[in-house]
Amino acid sequence: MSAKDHLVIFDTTLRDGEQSPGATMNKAEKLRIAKALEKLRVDVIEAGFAIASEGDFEAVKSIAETIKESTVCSLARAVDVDIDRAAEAIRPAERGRIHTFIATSPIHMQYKLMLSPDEVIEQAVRAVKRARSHVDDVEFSCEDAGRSELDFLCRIIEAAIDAGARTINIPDTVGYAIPEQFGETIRQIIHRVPNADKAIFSVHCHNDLGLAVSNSLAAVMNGARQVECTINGLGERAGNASLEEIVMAVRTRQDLFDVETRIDAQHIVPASRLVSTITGFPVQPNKAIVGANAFAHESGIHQDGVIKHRETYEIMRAQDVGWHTNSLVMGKHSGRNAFRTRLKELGIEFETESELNEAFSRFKALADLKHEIFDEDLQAIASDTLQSEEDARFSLVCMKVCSETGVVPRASLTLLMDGREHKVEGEGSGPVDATFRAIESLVDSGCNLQLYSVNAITSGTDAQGEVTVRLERGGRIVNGVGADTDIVIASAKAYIEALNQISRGGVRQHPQAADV
Ligand SMILES: CC(=O)SCCNC(=O)CCNC(=O)[C@H](O)C(C)(C)COP(=O)(O)OP(=O)(O)OC[C@H]1O[C@@H](n2cnc3c(N)ncnc32)[C@H](O)[C@@H]1OP(=O)(O)O
Ligand SMILES: CC(C)C(=O)C(=O)O
Ligand SMILES: [Mg+2]
Repeated sequence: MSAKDHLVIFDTTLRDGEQSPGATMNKAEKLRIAKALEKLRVDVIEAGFAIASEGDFEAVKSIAETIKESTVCSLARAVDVDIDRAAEAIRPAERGRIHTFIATSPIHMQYKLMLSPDEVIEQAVRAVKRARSHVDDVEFSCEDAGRSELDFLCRIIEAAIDAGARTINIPDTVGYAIPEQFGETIRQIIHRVPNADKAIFSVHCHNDLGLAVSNSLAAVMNGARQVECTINGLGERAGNASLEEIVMAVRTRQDLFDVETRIDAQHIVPASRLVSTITGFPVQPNKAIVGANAFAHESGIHQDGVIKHRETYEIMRAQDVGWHTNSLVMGKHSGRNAFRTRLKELGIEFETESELNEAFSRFKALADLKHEIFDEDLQAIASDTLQSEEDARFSLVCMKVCSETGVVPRASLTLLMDGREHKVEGEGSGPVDATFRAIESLVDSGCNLQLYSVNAITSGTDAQGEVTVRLERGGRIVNGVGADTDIVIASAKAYIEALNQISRGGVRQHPQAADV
């Protein structure tokens, strides 16, 4: 048996998360997310605010009817009508909770509630008792506790526990707290409230200063045993503490925390995707745990480290949070080790180090032009390199093509033939035709062009184009393939490659080239 305390994970994606402007969900969507949360094994699902609307009431009720493995909770102000409605909504639940709250900060009590502190305590006690008349599991929150006076917090919490609250939640409603100070506040409250041992202390942190997770963790280190959080950190304004970050921080730093959760972390990424799809709130690529780059490495030094020993640059395993795998993204910061490793995975191996080096420099040149190099780009680079063996008679040195509305396209190329450079020019019906004519003005191969096709190897306007050229001469058919971000250059490379293949079987030379 574990000696660690259980940390209750209270997910409020469907209540506070839904309060994000634009994140409203319908009943069916809420039910889908609730099922994902149950799969994730969250302890408590705050399904909504039953009094808010008929739709929210129905959503809470249907979640209460469906979910078996998590407690289903509804929020309620400290007023009878809210509490009774919440009770009705969660009645079908196997385990139901009413979460009632009232603000405790001077600014909220004076300007919003227009109640004296004593009146607030009185209303809180009445609300907790009413909630207890419906269910045993009652949570009480001191809204805006982050800006409340400590003495007053201790007074109202003691009264709420006496009235029957089983969980006391200390929200930093406006994200005002700083970790060390917030942790100390939690420690003081637990220390000073005489009946603190009769309740579980919880925190609910907002991210206005980007500190929601840090504040929650500081609270856990000081005795909090429930954390309220949301998938992807969704929530009012800058959001709530993100569930995935809290869970993985506690799990990854077991050396620092005396708690453990029952979350099945492998369902984190699917849950994150579901919430993002339903709400239409994309997950930023650099978001911890669930962002597309959370387990992706592009820098050569990091990739080299990860290939040699994953833990050099990873503190968690991608698979443990629901990713298929970590990834080495090929780009301009990548190094030889990652390049060679990826090609090997694709079944491509170079026989000589110089072939690898040549392919690697092609890769770097391409990476300067494109944001990301995909496997298909690598395959094209490799076949380009492997094809440019030393016995190739022809190769492209450089080229320029002019294509303008109303003017005949013109191509000027510098070609290497049998080790000597030749400048050639040609005109045609289009830039590709002009290029092929320019090449033929030197080579005069006598070939028939049987097929010309262009494929975008990858997506996006910076994609590499792969051109296939099929030439026929005397019944012999060859294919040449060339790849480049510029499809006219790719066309020239493909044509030249096809000529090289023809040439290996013998090619006629143009008189101009006879002295070569
Ligand atoms: C920090 C938080 O996240 S709190 C939760 C916030 N979420 C929401 O507000 C979403 C759902 N809310 C709603 O649908 C509506 O606001 C309702 C149904 C709750 C109330 O609607 P209305 O009756 O029209 O009141 P309205 O929203 O205009 O004002 C809130 C009233 O509740 C009072 N109130 C606010 N919090 C509490 C509380 N915890 N306990 C008792 N009364 C409260 C306010 O003082 C105000 O009272 P007043 O009308 O006498 O001045
Ligand atoms: C209702 C409470 C818990 C809340 O959402 C907050 O204070 O932020
Ligand atoms: Mg909140």
